Amino acid sequence: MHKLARLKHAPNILNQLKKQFVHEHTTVQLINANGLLAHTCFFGIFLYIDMPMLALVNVVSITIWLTAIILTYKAYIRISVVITTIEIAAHATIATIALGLGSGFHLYLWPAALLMCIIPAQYGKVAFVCLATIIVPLLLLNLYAPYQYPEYEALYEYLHAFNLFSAAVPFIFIASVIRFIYRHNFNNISWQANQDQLTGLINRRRALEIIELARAERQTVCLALGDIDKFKQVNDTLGHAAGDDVLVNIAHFSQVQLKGVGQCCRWGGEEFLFIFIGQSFQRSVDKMEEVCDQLPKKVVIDALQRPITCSFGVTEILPEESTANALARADEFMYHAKRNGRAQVISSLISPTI
Ligand SMILES: Nc1nc2c(ncn2[C@@H]2O[C@H](COP(=O)(O)OP(=O)(O)OP(=O)(O)O)[C@@H](O)[C@H]2O)c(=O)[nH]1
Repeated sequence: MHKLARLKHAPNILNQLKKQFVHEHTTVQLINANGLLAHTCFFGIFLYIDMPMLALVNVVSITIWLTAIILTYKAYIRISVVITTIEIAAHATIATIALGLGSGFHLYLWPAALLMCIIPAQYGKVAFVCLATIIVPLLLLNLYAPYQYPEYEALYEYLHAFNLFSAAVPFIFIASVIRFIYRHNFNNISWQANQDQLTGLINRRRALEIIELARAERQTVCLALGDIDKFKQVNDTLGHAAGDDVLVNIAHFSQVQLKGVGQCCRWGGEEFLFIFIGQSFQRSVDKMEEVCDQLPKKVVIDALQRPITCSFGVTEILPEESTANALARADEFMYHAKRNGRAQVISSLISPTI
């Protein structure tokens, strides 16, 4: 049997989900690592400035960040984000009350507010509670916390600079990740909206869009509708999976044949639409004759004991007619080819008289 090659960009839904999980997992672990590192530094800073109580608070914080790392590792991403959000809110509040706004500890609340965006979309309420956990202390601290304490005056310049930098890094990182997730999801959705899941060819929606765009630019558009001959027999004798492989193989073959000349679309079921933009009618017909001739030689299934063939109807969209009209004409020619004995191309610019 001919080695049936799946298109390399054919979708694998499980892989997509796995990729998405790996992205979320990696992002949260990097944030956790950042949090752990920052709190380890704070522990040293608080001991250095002789604030053992805050150093003790930091031991609790370090424990929370370590727990978050373990939870994320075990795939409890949502719980991990929730506990780190609470930790950031509590730590920023305690440190700001103890050292004043001038120390810059409240600045960590800004990157933490962005964390809500990386909580998976289906957990909207959790994301909202996380945001509230951050925004409420941020507002209250800015309104009511003292700005500086005279006894720590010498510290503010360095501490504020450290906290500013150390809060900016996760802010930039989380903002970049959100941008990446947005772009990744957008590409994914566009791909799904335009592509046929089985063959990787463009789908009917995208094909119609391409045709209308070309027509709007006043380009010549020729269409060829192709239908696999006696395809039911393939499914009935070899099974549906073998039928699917035939569809994938025909798609691959068509893409190679039409490269630089036209585009192939999975119109539906066992039907394909070939689109030629800016090509003459004769050139489009010649190309389809070539496809019709080559297909049985290139898409071979030994177990079937007969060649795989297709019947084609080719026409050109006339300037004054609708796309639907031209498609109906191509369809009529295709059925004409079926009635004529299959494995052939019937083409014309005008509707058949039969
Ligand atoms: N394996 C597989 N089969 C499909 C798919 N879509 C449509 N089919 C099958 O395509 C077959 C179409 O059969 P018919 O419309 O009877 O036509 P045919 O057997 O190709 O005969 P002619 O068109 O007259 O040459 C049906 O058996 C459908 O189940 C698909 O995605 N995968």
